[in-house]
Amino acid sequence: MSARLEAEHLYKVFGRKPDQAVERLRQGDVHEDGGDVRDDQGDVREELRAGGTTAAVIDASFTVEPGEIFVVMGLSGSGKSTLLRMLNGLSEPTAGHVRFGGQDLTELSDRELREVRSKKISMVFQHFALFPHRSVRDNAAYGLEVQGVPRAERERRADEALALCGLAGWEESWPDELSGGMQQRVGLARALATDADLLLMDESFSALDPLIRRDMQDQLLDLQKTLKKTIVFITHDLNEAMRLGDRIAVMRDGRIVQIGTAQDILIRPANDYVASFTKDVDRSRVLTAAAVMETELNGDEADCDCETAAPGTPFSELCAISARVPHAVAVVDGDRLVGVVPAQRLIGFLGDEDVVPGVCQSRRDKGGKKVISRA
Ligand SMILES: Nc1ncnc2c1ncn2[C@@H]1O[C@H](COP(=O)(O)OP(=O)(O)OP(=O)(O)O)[C@@H](O)[C@H]1O
Repeated sequence: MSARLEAEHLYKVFGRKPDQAVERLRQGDVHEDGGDVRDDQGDVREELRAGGTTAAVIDASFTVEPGEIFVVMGLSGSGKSTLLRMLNGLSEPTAGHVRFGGQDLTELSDRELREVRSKKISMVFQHFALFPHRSVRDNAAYGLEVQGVPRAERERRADEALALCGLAGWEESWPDELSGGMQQRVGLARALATDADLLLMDESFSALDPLIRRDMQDQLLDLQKTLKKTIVFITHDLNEAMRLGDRIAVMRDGRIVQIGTAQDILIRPANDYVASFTKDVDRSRVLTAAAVMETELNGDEADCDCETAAPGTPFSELCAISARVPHAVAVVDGDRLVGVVPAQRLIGFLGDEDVVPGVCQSRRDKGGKKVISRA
């Protein structure tokens, strides 16, 4: 079982007098005039920058549960890599704490930290530097070699990890015999071979062609079903974030501006900035019935025998069902009615405009049977 990762009020300031800078940023939180906190802090950050000090990460707090893929998304310079480096102890926070499995990484000695990093945390980078004169197997076994694991065991574990990553049969090959996508799989296998609980992935798939990238995303999702690691995945690509993330943290100028599921971010963006990010997302690929349904029910909506949807029914399928039934689609979890989706509501979710809050009303047909009226 993997462990929980917690980041608590993390700050990282580069430049002069970092502690004073943190204090100033914290004071930005106090707003006597009821103004927007973010405006205040934006000002403080700009002021600091003018003085040559960079507030790279400002007050980041979140928890990643075992088995969860937590994606950190933001534009270049928003602070993603700095945050990740604090999570694996490579960079000491100016303020705040990182806990993994209850252990406070910020309080460990260098030696203890190295031990945790080599055994419990694995990194997968964008450009995985494979050793050209080592076989694929020896490359995958590298992390275990560093840990001092005997050769026979590390080869066995490397081969297992390579098989998980779809590279069975390639163990004896040299890196230059592999395509870019396959080389990236070796990087993933190296991370998995160490059996680390926490996987930190920094733009791991960004250098790959779109099709191979998608393939790797699928593979990661597939692996995660059985491995259930605690994963933090950094990307600047919203579509990738939405595909992979159980939850997504959106960063802007060092600050996490929203944490939520893909659907939360799409339907309830925290501010205009997040909304502008999501404008080009193909909503029909992300949304499911649970996200778009109305949950205020009369209790008599599912009286007919018409086709129903489940909470996880994808949006496109929901549209198809909606076209086939003469009323709002009932969303049923097991045998419990949990919501309804009037057709008009589907249309609302497809566009940028606010969702039309349709009300589903039941009525009786000529035979006296209760039915749901078309929205
Ligand atoms: N060692 C450093 N010294 C000074 N400033 C730094 C250092 N590392 C990062 N920064 C600054 O901190 C801010 C956040 O950088 P960071 O690399 O974390 O962003 P990012 O979101 O990962 O960007 P990218 O996607 O381009 O890697 C940037 O303004 C960057 O210039």
